[in-house]
Amino acid sequence: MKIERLPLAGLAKIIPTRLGDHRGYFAEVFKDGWFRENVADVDFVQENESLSAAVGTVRGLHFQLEPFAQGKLVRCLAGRIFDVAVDIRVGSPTYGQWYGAELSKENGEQLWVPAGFAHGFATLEPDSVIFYKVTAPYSAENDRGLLWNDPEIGIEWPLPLDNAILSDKDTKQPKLADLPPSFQYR
Ligand SMILES: Cc1cn([C@H]2C[C@H](O)[C@@H](COP(=O)(O)OP(=O)(O)O[C@H]3O[C@H](C)C(=O)[C@H](O)[C@H]3O)O2)c(=O)[nH]c1=O
Repeated sequence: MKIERLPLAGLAKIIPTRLGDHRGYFAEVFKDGWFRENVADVDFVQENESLSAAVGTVRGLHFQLEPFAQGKLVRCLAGRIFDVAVDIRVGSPTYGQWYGAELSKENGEQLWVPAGFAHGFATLEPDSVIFYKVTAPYSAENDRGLLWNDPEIGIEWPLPLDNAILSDKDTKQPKLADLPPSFQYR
């Protein structure tokens, strides 16, 4: 596995090594000791999977409040997504800035999104499945969001999303300007 540090402090891309042979390939996609030493010294306590059937499905931007704030290690098992993290750590020099990466079954790349970021994605292919490990359990009471198309954040989604497919709650998320302070930058 290789790690690529990204412009927003704490964010990282992990590129597993695929060992190919005549049958296909083998790849180690997570190794606790390597992750703690090279990425973040965290415990993962839950694993999630979601299928989004249509191109142009947007899930996010989501985060959970402390003490249920979640770090997320995201990868795409089928299809292709544009995965986005937005820095919402008050005091961060990159507060309100976003980073996006294309994750796909084909590239096998993973995005590490530490607590303190809002996370979401848009699907670029039908039947896209994401799998992600999180560092805190789901807490509906502490589940919060940020508007996916807030012009102040200005995410450059790589496809037209005039008819984005969204959950009802994601159509009503607050804009960055209306977001109460959720995380302190450390
Ligand atoms: C996140 C979560 C949800 N749920 C239940 C709650 C709802 O009944 C149903 C769908 O939840 P939601 O619409 O929040 O699912 P997504 O829109 O995929 O949200 C997720 O997608 C974005 C990209 C994220 O980063 C978050 O991890 C997560 O919020 O699953 C659970 O039971 N456990 C969970 O951990």
